[in-house]
Order: sequence, then structure tokens, then C-alpha cells
Amino acid sequence: MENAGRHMAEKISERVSLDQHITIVIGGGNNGGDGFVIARCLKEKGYQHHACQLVPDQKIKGDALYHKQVYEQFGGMIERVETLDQLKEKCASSDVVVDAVLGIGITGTIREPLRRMIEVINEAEAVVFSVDIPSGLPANENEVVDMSVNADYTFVVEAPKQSAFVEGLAPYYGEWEVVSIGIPLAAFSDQKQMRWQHMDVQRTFPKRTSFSHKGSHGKGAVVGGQLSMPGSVALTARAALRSGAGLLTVATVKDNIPVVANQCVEAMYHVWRDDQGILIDDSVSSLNHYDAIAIGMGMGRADESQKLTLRIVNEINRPVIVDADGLYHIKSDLEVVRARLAPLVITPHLGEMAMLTETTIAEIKQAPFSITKQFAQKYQVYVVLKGKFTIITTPRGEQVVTDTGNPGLAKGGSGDVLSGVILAFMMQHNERLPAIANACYLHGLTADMSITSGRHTETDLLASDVIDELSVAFRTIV
Ligand SMILES: NC(=O)C1=CN([C@@H]2O[C@H](COP(=O)(O)OP(=O)(O)OC[C@H]3O[C@@H](n4cnc5c(N)ncnc54)[C@H](OP(=O)(O)O)[C@@H]3O)[C@@H](O)[C@H]2O)[C@@H](O)CC1
Ligand SMILES: [K+]
Repeated sequence: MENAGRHMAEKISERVSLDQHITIVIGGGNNGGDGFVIARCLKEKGYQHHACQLVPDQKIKGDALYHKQVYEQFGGMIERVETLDQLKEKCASSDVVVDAVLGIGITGTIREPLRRMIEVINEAEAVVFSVDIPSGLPANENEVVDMSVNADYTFVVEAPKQSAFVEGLAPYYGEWEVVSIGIPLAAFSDQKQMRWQHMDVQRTFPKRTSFSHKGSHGKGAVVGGQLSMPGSVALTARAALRSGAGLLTVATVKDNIPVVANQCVEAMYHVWRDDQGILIDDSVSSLNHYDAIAIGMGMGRADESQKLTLRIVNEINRPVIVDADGLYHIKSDLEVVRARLAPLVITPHLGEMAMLTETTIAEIKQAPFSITKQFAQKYQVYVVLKGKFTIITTPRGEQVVTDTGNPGLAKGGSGDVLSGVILAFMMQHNERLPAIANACYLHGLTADMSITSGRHTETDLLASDVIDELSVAFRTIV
């Protein structure tokens, strides 16, 4: 509590000047305890502040009581705020409100008078900094907001909670950052998701050596494309080559080859359907010679495509990434997926995940972590649930989140590019989770950097621009 409060006071002082007035609103649990530490640290720094206790004295116990007493011993004054009018007056005379009323220990609907007090905080013009979580907001997904502080900024203790990544709940946090208090992540319950960050990419990204040759970076294959959609496989292939694939073969229908080859001269080509549209048998078995295979992009939903997808999932003992139309094909026989032993990565967006799990998009938005975890564990697959936050789940149920990317990626072709980056990274990395998480992180970072650099806007950014800009993001980690 001392560490948490001290770090948060430090963060507050980076954003608030000494002539601004701060009110710290304090509740009865350990979240309130953090509030007493913050009040003492801000006092030490010379801030004009009011520490307002919103609950009766008997509610302050344990560590929180200890820190209340320490604050008082330092000459701090605690004001007991009981009425809404008293709270309104305090908020009106403050530039900043520090919200230490309720943390992750809430149960049930928010009781009075705190409920109306939260409304008062939200009506105030002051900037609101929430301690750990906006007061009243559920920490986990799949819960509804009864009454919550609408924070401008939240200092999350040690690890973000699920609600920070759930569409309907995330906005209450405002901007947020993690305040580390030196507790290992493993000590947290699994409701606290791990955000995959830049330092994780730097830590896990494989190094290329000067003795590298094309074979040592893996041979990959991209299987997909039908006559009306040659672009998808080309995007996946180019993204894979730009992401370090040593050798890449595109298996597509015959008439596509000249079109795709024109866009991707570095790849090799293979026909998977003959002139009558019939699957060529040895095109499946030959895939066992590759280090990883991506399938489904621009593939169409014809029977032959379905047959090919299911045969690859069933017969190929190399890592396989299934995207786009391939996801519809595996849905037709998920038992083949469950029976498969080699790694399978699926990369659905919300609609595809709803289709796979026979739920609705609204249900997935409400409980993305538990729905994907259930599916990943049941079918023993890696799931990349794409969205504003991308949730990556392993067959064992471990989950990480990447939060790079922007609306510029919400366009046709982005998924094809991501599949190509995942394919290439899986060819170069022995561990699956870092390979996939690094791909998602860097794909999003590329889109972000294309916009912050001023070279593109969210409106004009194309999937092929992201391929061309990958080097900018890669340069930040090598
Ligand atoms: N995790 C860590 O390692 C660390 C955690 N830390 C901090 O501890 C926080 C969690 O603390 P916590 O467990 O004491 O719970 P907390 O959120 O303060 O809530 C309890 C209070 O809320 C009240 N209350 C409950 N429901 C209510 C309702 N519906 N409506 C109204 N009131 C309600 C309840 O009242 P009661 O039921 O007793 O009447 C009680 O007073 C965490 O968020 C972080 O800030 C850090 O200090 C450092 C290390
Ligand atoms: K809070």
C-alpha cells in the first residue's frame, strides 16, 4: 500500500502543478488506504490538498487505518464528508480529484450514499485521477456497470484488469497506466490480464545472426486465393517475407499465379486446384515440408476449399494458421481441430468468433476473455481474437492482450497482413505465444507509427502500406 500510494503520488505530481488544488476522496477499504498514502505524499511535496473521508471512522481498518494515522501524525487533516453538498463544494473548489473511494473489492450494486457521491464526482469539472480502478467499475468482464466514476486518468496497481480491455467498460478508465509495486504477476489471480508490451517484444524477439541463411529462417506456405480474390494471398505472402520468412511458397489456383507473382516476385508458386477446380492430392502431403502454413485468405467457401482446409488441419503436422474463409471451413468439423496434435492458430475477428462459438457479437464483446478461453481450451487451439484490443489465448488458457493499432486497420486486407506476420514469426520462433503476441503487437504498432509519423492517416492507410511500413516498427526492437 505504501509503494502503491507513493508511486501514484509521484505520477500525480508529474501532471499537476503546485498551485493546483487537489481533493482526495477516500472510502473504507484498501483503495481508501492508498488514498491516505497519496494524501501524505502530496503533503510532503507541498501540494494544497484536502483529504476527504466519505465513510464513518469505524469503516477504516487494518492497513488503511495505519496509513490514516501516519498521515495525521504528519500533520495531515482529514475531513469527514457526509453530505452530497459538502462533497460538491469540495469538488467545485478543486482542480483535481483523486478517486480512492472503491477499488476491486466491491460487491453487488453500489450502496448509498456512495452511489450519489460518485455522481457528484462525475459532475465536477475537476480532472479525475482514479486509484487502481474507477470507483464502482467492475474489475472483470461480463458484468454491468451500476454506477462508476468516469475517470480522466487511472493508475492501475500492478496489472490491468479485464475491464480495461472490454469495449463497454474500458472508456471509464480514461487513459491508464500501470503502477508497479513489485508484486510478481503470478501472485495475481487470473482475472488480471497481462498486457504484452514493447519490452516483452524486445525480450523475446529472436536475433538474426550473421551466419543466417534463408533456410534457417524457415520455409512457409500460404494457401488460399480464388479467382476473384488474388489480393489476399499476395498480402499475406508479402507480409510474411517482410517479416523475415526465409522462403515462401504461395499455393493458389492456377489463373491467380501471374497476378500474385506480379505483386510478390520473391515467392515461389504452387497450384492447388486443377483446371476443373479439383483439389490436387499431392498439394496436401507436400505441405509437411514447410515449417508453418497459413490457410484461408481469399479462399472462398466452395466445397473444394473446405475439403482442402480440413485435410490440412487433419494431415499436416506443422503449425497451421487459419484465417478468413478457412475459419468457416473448420467450423464445419471442429472435431478435426480438437483431434489435431500440432499447433493450430486461428485469427477470428468478432464476427468470426461469434460464428465459431455460436454466440453473438454482443455476447463476445461482453465476455471476450472467457468465451475465447473456453474455445481455446476445448479445441486446443491458439486464438487471436482481433479487435481494438487483441486477445491472444493459448490452448492452456493463458491470455495476453496487445493494445497497439488504430481504426486505420479496420479495412479489408489487414487480417491478411497480420496472418503473414504471424506465419513468419512462427517460422522463426520456437515458442508459440511470444511469436503470435509479437506479431500482433508489431502489426498494430506499424499502423500507429504510420499515423504518428504523418505519412498516413487513419483514412488513407491501406493494408499494403502496413507491409511497407513494417520496417519502422521492427527498427524499434532490433
Ligand atoms: N491487490 C493488491 O495487491 C493491492 C491492492 N491495493 C488496493 O486495495 C484495493 C482493494 O482493496 P479492498 O479489497 O479492501 O477493497 P476496496 O476496493 O477498497 O473495497 C472495499 C470497500 O468498499 C466497500 N464496498 C464494497 N462494495 C460496496 C458497494 N457495492 N457499495 C458501497 N460500498 C461498497 C466496502 O464497504 P463495506 O462492505 O465494508 O461496508 C469497503 O469499505 C485495490 O483496488 C487497490 O487500490 C493496494 O493497496 C496495494 C496492493
Ligand atoms: K478508485
